[in-house]
Amino acid sequence: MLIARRPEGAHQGGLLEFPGGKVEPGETVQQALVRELLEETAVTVSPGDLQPLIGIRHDYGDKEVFLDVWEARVSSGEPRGLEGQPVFWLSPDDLLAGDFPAANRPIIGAIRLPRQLAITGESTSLKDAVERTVAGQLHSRSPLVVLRLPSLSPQAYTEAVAHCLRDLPEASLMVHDRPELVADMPVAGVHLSWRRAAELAERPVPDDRWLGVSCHSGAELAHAAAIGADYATLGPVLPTSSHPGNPGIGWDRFTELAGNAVIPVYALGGTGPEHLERALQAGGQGIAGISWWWPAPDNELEA
Ligand SMILES: Nc1nc2c([nH]c(=O)n2[C@H]2C[C@H](O)[C@@H](COP(=O)(O)OP(=O)(O)OP(=O)(O)O)O2)c(=O)[nH]1
Repeated sequence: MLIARRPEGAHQGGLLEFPGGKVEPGETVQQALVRELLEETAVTVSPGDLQPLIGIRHDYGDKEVFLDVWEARVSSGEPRGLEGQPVFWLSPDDLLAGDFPAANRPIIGAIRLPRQLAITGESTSLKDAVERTVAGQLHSRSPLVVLRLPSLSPQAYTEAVAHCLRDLPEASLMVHDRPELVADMPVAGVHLSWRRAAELAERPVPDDRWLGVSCHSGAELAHAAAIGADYATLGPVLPTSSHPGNPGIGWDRFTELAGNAVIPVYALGGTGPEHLERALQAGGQGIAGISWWWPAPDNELEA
C-alpha cells in the first residue's frame, strides 16, 4: 500500500496517510483522487480501475471529515513525494503499527479483512462439523471462517475449535460468542451474536484479533462500533430459506446503513459471491454467509 507522511503544519500533521485530498468544485470523487495522486506522488491510476473500499465519517473535534476511500493499482509512474513528503510502501499487516490518524483504523481493517466471510451451517455432530468446516475451507479457500455451532455444548465446541485449528490455515478461524477462548487458542478472533454483543460495554478481545458483530439495524451497528468491533455483518439483506416470510432489508437500506456505519459491513442473508459486486457498490466490505461454501453432508463418511 502506498503511504505518505502528512506535513507537520497540516491537520493531523506528522502522521501517516493514504495519499489523497479534497474534492474540488466540479470534480467527481474519482477525478479528484486521480488528480491528487498525480500531484502529490507522481503516480497515475486509471479512473476505471478504482474500487470503492469504505466511507468513514469522523469528528476530530477541531474538524469533521468524510474519508471516501478507494482502492487502485498504480498504472504508471514511480512514487515520489512531490510536496517534499516521505512516500513509501507498506504491506497490509505493517499498516497496523503505523502512526495514522484515528479515522484510519477502520480503513486499515477494511484493507486487511477479506471480501468474503464464511459462516458454518447446520451440523449433526462435532465430527461432522469439523470435517465439513475443513473440507469447505479447503474447497472455497475462504480466508476467514466463523465457526458457529449452536447445537454443540460449550465443551464440545471448544474441542471442535481445537480440531479445526489443526487443519485450517493459520489465522483463518473465528470463534462464535466465546471471547474467552481467544486467550488460549490461536484463533483469528471472535464473532458475536447481537444478543451477546448487546451485553458488552467494551471490546472483549485484544487488538491483534478480529472482533465481529451480527447486526440488523443502524442502532446495532453503532453499538458494535462503540464496543470496538472491527467489522459487522448486516442483514438479512435478501430473503433466505432459514427465515421464510422475511423479505430482508434490501440493497437500498443496506447501502444507507453501511454508509452511516463507521466500521466495515458485510452483507449477510441470501447473499453469495454472485452479489459481491453489488455489496461493494453499496459501500459494503463484501458478503457473508453459509450456503455458497458450506458442503453438503458426506453420507459416505457418515456410513
Ligand atoms: N489524505 C488523507 N487525509 C486523511 C487521512 N486520514 C485522515 O484523517 N485524513 C484527514 C486529514 C485532513 O483533515 C483531511 C484531508 O485533507 P487534505 O489532505 O486534502 O488537506 P489538508 O488539510 O492537508 O490541507 P488543505 O487541502 O486544507 O490545504 O482528511 C488519510 O489517510 N489520507
